[in-house]
Amino acid sequence: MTSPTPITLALPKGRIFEESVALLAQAGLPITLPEKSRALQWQMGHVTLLELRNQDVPVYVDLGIADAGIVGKDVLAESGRAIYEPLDLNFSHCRLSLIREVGATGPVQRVASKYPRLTAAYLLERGLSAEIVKLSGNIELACLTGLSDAVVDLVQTGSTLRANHLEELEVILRSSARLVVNRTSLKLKRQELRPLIERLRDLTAPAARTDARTGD
Ligand SMILES: Nc1ncnc2c1ncn2[C@@H]1O[C@H](COP(=O)(O)OP(=O)(O)OP(=O)(O)O)[C@@H](O)[C@H]1O
Ligand SMILES: O=P(O)(O)OC[C@H]1O[C@H](OP(=O)(O)OP(=O)(O)O)[C@H](O)[C@@H]1O
Repeated sequence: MTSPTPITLALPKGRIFEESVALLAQAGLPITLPEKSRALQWQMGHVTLLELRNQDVPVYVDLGIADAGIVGKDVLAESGRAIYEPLDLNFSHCRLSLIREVGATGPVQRVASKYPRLTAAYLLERGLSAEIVKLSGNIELACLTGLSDAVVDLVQTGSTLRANHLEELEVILRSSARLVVNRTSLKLKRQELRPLIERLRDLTAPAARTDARTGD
């Protein structure tokens, strides 16, 4: 039997990391959650795992440093990179929305966001001209402090909005974790990557996820 072709996977640190490792292990890769350390990459069997910031995952996969990766659709869309995205992995569901203080009136003149490209596309589509301010975190604070009169940010349960007297005015994009694959790797390492994609497809189909949750 020939040994498996080595593959490199890009995973984002943060809330997507653990579930990604668990899913990839379930799909048959010889990986486990790494022990906490300052290491940035791990070799596990034929798999090398790279731990990156979310927005760097599309860059590593697009440039072929990683053969495949997992990243939120929000970050992938913001990257503007046309990467092959064969699968919706059906976790980390959230939405990117336009948010204002409850009852805010008056024109939107300045919008703060971690997603300036998606915000610009949204404003253009709506025929609105507003200044966009790029921020890096706790975006909702921009509205609360008067830095901007609206923000474009992620909403999941809505608890951050409720706790800060904010409301979601319009959903711009629905997001979930996606598998992304480098097109050249898919050709050169198809024996390794094609079966992996198919196993992940089976594991993450909506029916499979429902069964996993209910235990049925
Ligand atoms: N509250 C949420 N509920 C579910 N999914 C979320 C939520 N917030 C973000 N996500 C999804 O998980 C991805 C990673 O979020 P995470 O909070 O780990 O990133 P971050 O730490 O804000 O990113 P950065 O690397 O820019 O610091 C997001 O891109 C989005 O797709
Ligand atoms: O609707 P909710 O369930 O409250 O989730 C939404 C919040 O989750 C994310 O923030 P995160 O905790 O990742 O912090 P960040 O703002 O630093 O990215 C997002 O930016 C919202 O603030």
